[in-house]
Amino acid sequence: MNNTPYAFDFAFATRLPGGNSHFELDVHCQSRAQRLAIIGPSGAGKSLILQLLAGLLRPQSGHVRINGHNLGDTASGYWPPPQQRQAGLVFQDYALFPHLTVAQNIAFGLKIGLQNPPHTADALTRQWLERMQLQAVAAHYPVQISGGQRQRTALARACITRPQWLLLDEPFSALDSGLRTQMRQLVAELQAELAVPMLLISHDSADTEMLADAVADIRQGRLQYCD
Ligand SMILES: Nc1ncnc2c1ncn2[C@@H]1O[C@H](COP(=O)(O)OP(=O)(O)OP(=O)(O)O)[C@@H](O)[C@H]1O
Repeated sequence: MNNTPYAFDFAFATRLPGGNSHFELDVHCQSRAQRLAIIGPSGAGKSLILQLLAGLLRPQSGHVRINGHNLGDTASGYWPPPQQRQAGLVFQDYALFPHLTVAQNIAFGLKIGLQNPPHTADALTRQWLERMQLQAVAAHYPVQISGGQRQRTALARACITRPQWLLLDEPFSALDSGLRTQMRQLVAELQAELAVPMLLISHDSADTEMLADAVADIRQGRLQYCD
């Protein structure tokens, strides 16, 4: 009997209204893998799972436990917002703020206060700019930088707060194949350094081969996985 808590333990049941029809999601997943991938065809419900995990959506019923920590349970009425879930989020379209520079985007998640005075936040931002080789474009806006630089900015923004887990939704799909290989390597290194559970959503088998220890398959809103 393995007493280690699951890295990922979540279940969702929800029904989303559409035009003439609706979409039903019925998901149960328990995995001890620190690097879990969810794959499945377009429209199967992958991004919905990520939004539910992140707290961007609330299911009709469900729960989320990461490494044994309760991050939401509709049965007790507890469904915290994204900022209380300590997840590092990376999306395919980067979701950078267009009106903020690269440095400001990276620093965005840091809460300035007694624990984190401005000079500490500045030093951390400089460290991440250097780590991601973004010093030269620190003062540029997202529209002025390349796709690879945007994705490195998004990764730095996700990691600077030392998240307790990582959620990546098709993070490399907007990049060309050479850049994808580099970014996979970078994500693998960051996950190992942070030593936190990572859930990756991808269409690309090269992503799952390099970045996942377990792969769960979703079809038409249905996912049942346990390892
Ligand atoms: N907020 C929403 N309200 C209603 N229906 C939604 C909502 N978000 C997604 N859907 C529907 O849920 C289904 C699953 O969408 P989802 O974006 O999760 O698919 P996906 O597997 O991520 O697809 P893709 O690989 O193309 O991104 C789709 O039919 C979509 O139209």
